[in-house]
Amino acid sequence: MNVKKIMVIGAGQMGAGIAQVCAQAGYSVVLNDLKQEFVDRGLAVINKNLSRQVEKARLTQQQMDEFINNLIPSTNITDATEVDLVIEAAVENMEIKTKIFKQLDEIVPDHVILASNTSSLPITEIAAATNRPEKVIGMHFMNPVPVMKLVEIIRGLATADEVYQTIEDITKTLNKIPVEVNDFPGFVSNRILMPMINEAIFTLYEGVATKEAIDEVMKLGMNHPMGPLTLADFIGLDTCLYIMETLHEGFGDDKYRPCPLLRKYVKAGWLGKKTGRGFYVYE
Ligand SMILES: CC(=O)CC(=O)SCCNC(=O)CCNC(=O)[C@H](O)C(C)(C)COP(=O)(O)OP(=O)(O)OC[C@H]1O[C@@H](n2cnc3c(N)ncnc32)[C@H](O)[C@@H]1OP(=O)(O)O
Ligand SMILES: NC(=O)C1=CN([C@@H]2O[C@H](COP(=O)(O)OP(=O)(O)OC[C@H]3O[C@@H](n4cnc5c(N)ncnc54)[C@H](OP(=O)(O)O)[C@@H]3O)[C@@H](O)[C@H]2O)C=CC1
Repeated sequence: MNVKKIMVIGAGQMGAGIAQVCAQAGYSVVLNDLKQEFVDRGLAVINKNLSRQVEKARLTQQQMDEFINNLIPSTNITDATEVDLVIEAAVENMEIKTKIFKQLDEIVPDHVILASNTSSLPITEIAAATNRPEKVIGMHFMNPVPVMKLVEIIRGLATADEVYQTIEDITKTLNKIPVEVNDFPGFVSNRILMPMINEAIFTLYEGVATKEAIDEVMKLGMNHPMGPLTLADFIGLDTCLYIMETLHEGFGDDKYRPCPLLRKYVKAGWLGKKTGRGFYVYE
């Protein structure tokens, strides 16, 4: 299938990154969020990232202008009627995602593929909210999107082979590497990563070491680029909690219970870097 125009729903840290890499690959990209201020914030992040590339002489100003011109701001979901592919990157919440997919399914033409950047929610369940489950797929980018090579592609129970192939091909045009996985809670990435982060939070909660010490052990001892608590702040503690809840519920196994300290921070609105405070404080 020939995909030319893409809509990205959610202009947060993931949506903005996805829109950026799609625009850089030459796609026309509609960046949608609930309010203009959120779309503007996403566009400002893209502008900043591309300007840095121009300063480093990796891009010309003309190339940057071309990429920016590929971006179309939107606060109306009906703009999806004009695209070939929608990549949803709204908040990690099943109710919100199924509502968005149901609405999209009602308004977009039959050929349109509906992808979700969900980090853990079952693609099969999201697909069941539509009348086109064969055209629903997981397209899981990693944060920060412009830097990380992986896109984990998740087949729902009904995802058609040609839809998988289209998404794999598009991923390659974005200069990313696709890896195919099946639809189980947390897929592969977060089934392995998030329990490690949750365990780091338990280690802090139980007073085994300070947050700095926990991060240093994993950075210096295991060569991780970021310690797990810094990484949790970077991902967003709300997203980390939603993922742990999906694993806990999906497997019905207490080994995935979210640490009470994680819940407490999320309840306090300490969501990490994006709100200025999580395990650490950010300027
Ligand atoms: C939760 C999920 O569902 C799945 C997930 O995404 S889990 C999270 C996966 N991501 C990770 O694990 C990230 C781990 N951290 C890292 O890899 C690195 O710390 C990092 C790439 C984020 C930063 O790297 P660093 O070497 O420490 O910092 P820095 O030198 O400032 O940045 C390296 C490059 O990344 C770029 N970069 C860093 N943060 C960026 C951002 N948020 N957006 C765009 N570019 C960014 C920098 O501009 C720099 O680019 P150049 O080399 O071209 O100059
Ligand atoms: N953070 C990460 O490291 C990763 C996250 N993901 C996944 O990507 C998705 C987005 O995460 P992330 O970007 O971090 O989250 P953010 O909180 O940064 O952004 C989410 C954005 O979506 C908006 N939004 C919420 N509901 C709707 C809606 N109905 N229609 C349009 N926009 C909406 C939010 O607006 P408002 O602020 O008003 O809520 C916000 O701007 C989640 O599913 C997450 O699990 C995947 C890989 C990595």
